[in-house]
Amino acid sequence: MANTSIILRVELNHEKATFGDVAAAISKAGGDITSIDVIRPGKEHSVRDITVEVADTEENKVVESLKQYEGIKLINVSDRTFLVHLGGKIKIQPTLPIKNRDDLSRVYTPGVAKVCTAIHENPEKAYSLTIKRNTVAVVSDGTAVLGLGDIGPYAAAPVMEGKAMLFKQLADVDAFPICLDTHDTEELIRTIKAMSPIFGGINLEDISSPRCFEIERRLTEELEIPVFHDDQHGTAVVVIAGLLNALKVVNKRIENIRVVVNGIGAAGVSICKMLLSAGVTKLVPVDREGTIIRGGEYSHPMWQWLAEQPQVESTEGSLKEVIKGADVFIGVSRGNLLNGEDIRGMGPDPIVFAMANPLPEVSPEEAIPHARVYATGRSDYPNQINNVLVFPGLFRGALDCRARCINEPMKLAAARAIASVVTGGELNELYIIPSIFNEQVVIEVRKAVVQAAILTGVARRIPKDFR
Ligand SMILES: NC(=O)C1=CN([C@@H]2O[C@H](COP(=O)(O)OP(=O)(O)OC[C@H]3O[C@@H](n4cnc5c(N)ncnc54)[C@H](O)[C@@H]3O)[C@@H](O)[C@H]2O)C=CC1
Ligand SMILES: CC(=O)C(=O)O
Ligand SMILES: [Mg+2]
Repeated sequence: MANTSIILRVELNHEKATFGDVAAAISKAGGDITSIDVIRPGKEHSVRDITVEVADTEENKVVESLKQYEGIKLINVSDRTFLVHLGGKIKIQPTLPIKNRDDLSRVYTPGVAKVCTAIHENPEKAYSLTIKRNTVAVVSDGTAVLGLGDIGPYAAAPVMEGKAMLFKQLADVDAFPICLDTHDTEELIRTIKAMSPIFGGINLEDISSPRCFEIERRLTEELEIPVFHDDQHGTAVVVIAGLLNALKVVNKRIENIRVVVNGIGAAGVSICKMLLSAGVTKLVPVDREGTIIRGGEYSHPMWQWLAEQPQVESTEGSLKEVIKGADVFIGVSRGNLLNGEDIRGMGPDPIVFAMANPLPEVSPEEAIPHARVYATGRSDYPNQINNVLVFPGLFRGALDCRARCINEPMKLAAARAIASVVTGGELNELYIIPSIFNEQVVIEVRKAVVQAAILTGVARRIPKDFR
């Protein structure tokens, strides 16, 4: 269960209640006090800020519990999650101050004109003379935000700002959140193309399927900078990384395993493609209506592509039927679809990646007794499989070598790099994937991505440390 942190401003009437009453009320309602600040001391009355960790769902219980005491007045409740969002989470800062007229005439007109002319004569110079070489657009239309669905471009912004923060903190990439107020595929493509001159790469985020496939395909074809749909490929890369390590734990080879992927949307399609690139020979894609089978006919172009792959099984069935005997289950669909019995019915030493947010396809309580390796997309259980392990290092590498695109070998190299950060001695059922705070992740992903870009001929520059 996810926790939240709230700050309660409480006034105590010392004749009627003690701080012990406050602590007991909070604890009875399931909250943990993590800090106390005295705001106004006093003999008869005092005011304190009490920071409380509480499960998301229990927040109101804490408030209600305090209200029952006559001598405790609740002045204010602030949610720390909201507090960190006040005014947004990123800002733009100049690289140098403008202290006098001389500075002004250099950074702005008239001096800037000769820089503009130089770029006009040689557009490549945009990489050395503007922010292009280190700047990525994080673009969403707000149609598939986390597991929240189509909540629109305004509501999508906190997620895009969060991704921008992660880009900067983890890989020193300057990322800018762009939330577009249109659902129209052509208009999205046109708008992203029109704004692309200032960016060195485009990270598409939380755009619903199947539109996301066409938007990414067209932008990749029509732009000379890398375009990457994070929910498809970031997820696929980190899943493959986790799977490579989980297979070492259970001592199985990728060529021999039977993999069920549930939810063939943005993430599921890319995961299936990468599983095939990585060597999986028995693949069972499943969506709402059951399996997508070899030889089947589908109006969804990516499902049709899957139906034409020889590694895809041709047996029809529901998820509960086809999961029987499987070595690996990967869920990118929605929560609570499977129970412990389903996991018990899988093959020996089953690997379960239940990644739907916020609720996994099978809960840890149900899965863990039967799964040898269990992972989710969440930070409150071990083995968090999240695309944040991918996009910072991947774009760092792509920008550094000025890659024209991000291709399959670059993604596979990134997956292997992430897996390699967990060393043989460290690897176990509860530790198949490194933490996002492990600084080696970005370093290794960048290195692997640059190498793969050079090898596949999409790098337009060789970074110094590769010469
Ligand atoms: N942990 C992570 O890093 C990530 C997790 N996710 C999670 O994975 C889920 C899917 O994300 P997207 O692929 O972006 O969404 P999407 O909407 O593109 O795809 C979801 C797919 O699941 C299918 N589906 C829905 N209910 C189903 C059911 N009962 N059985 C089988 N299939 C079902 C839908 O028909 C659709 O094809 C979400 O919960 C999302 O939060 C997505 C990306 C990254
Ligand atoms: C993690 C992420 O990008 C998502 O759930 O959409
Ligand atoms: Mg996303």
